[in-house]
Amino acid sequence: MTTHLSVNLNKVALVRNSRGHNQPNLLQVALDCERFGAQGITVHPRPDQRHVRYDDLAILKENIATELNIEGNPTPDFIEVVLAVKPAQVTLVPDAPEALTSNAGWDTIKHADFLKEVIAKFKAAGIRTSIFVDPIIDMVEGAKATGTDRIELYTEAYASQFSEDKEAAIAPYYAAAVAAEKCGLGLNAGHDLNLDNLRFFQQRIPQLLEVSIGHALICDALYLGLETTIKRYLTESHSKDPA
Ligand SMILES: CC(=O)[C@@H](O)[C@H](O)COP(=O)(O)O
Ligand SMILES: NCC(=O)COP(=O)(O)O
Repeated sequence: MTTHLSVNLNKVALVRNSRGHNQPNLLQVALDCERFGAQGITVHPRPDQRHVRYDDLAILKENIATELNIEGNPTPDFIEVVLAVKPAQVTLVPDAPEALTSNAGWDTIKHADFLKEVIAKFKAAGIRTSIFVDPIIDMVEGAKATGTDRIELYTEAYASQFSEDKEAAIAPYYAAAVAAEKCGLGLNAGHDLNLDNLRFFQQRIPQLLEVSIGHALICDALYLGLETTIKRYLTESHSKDPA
């Protein structure tokens, strides 16, 4: 099983919005990412629509060839637009509206009833569901009870500890991945993954179905170009050579 690379285009939309025109063209970048080998496109429309907007979603879904993964906090507006667009996957993230970026996974025990209700709606519409969780066994097992198809492990803690002690950094994620497999949950991961830490992560987490990567990838593309960058991330997400 190879880990799929889903490219998050939030930061492309951020640049587009900064001048009020359609440059860079978000759909064109998505199509080019696929042409360069990306195996999915991820977008995370936030309530303030600071980057990806709700009206970006349908045109992406209608025109890309790979999977569209829409991430976000399941507000009524978010639920409505995702049910209308019907992406391949929806990833539920418990972000506060004013959050600078995603900064925590769900408390799947405290919010079990809410998550069960929302997940049931998306699954009834034929949308694969994933929920954003920290690498905590209780939260992974709580995710199972919500009926979600997959979880996405929030990898900020791994990324911030990686350079100091990569064995310590990966340990909770390995344990969470084992727990997810025992629960029959599919496994995704994302947040702050980059060209330095991706290979080690995917080699130590063999169950990994998908990584969604945006911020570091777009920053790298400023220096390397988008095609070279995506091919580098594909190599890192598939390589069996020692990290
Ligand atoms: C959930 C997560 O970590 C990312 O999907 C998120 O999209 C990052 O959001 P920003 O690009 O707004 O920082
Ligand atoms: N779900 C993680 C994602 O889509 C991108 O996160 P990042 O690479 O921008 O930190």
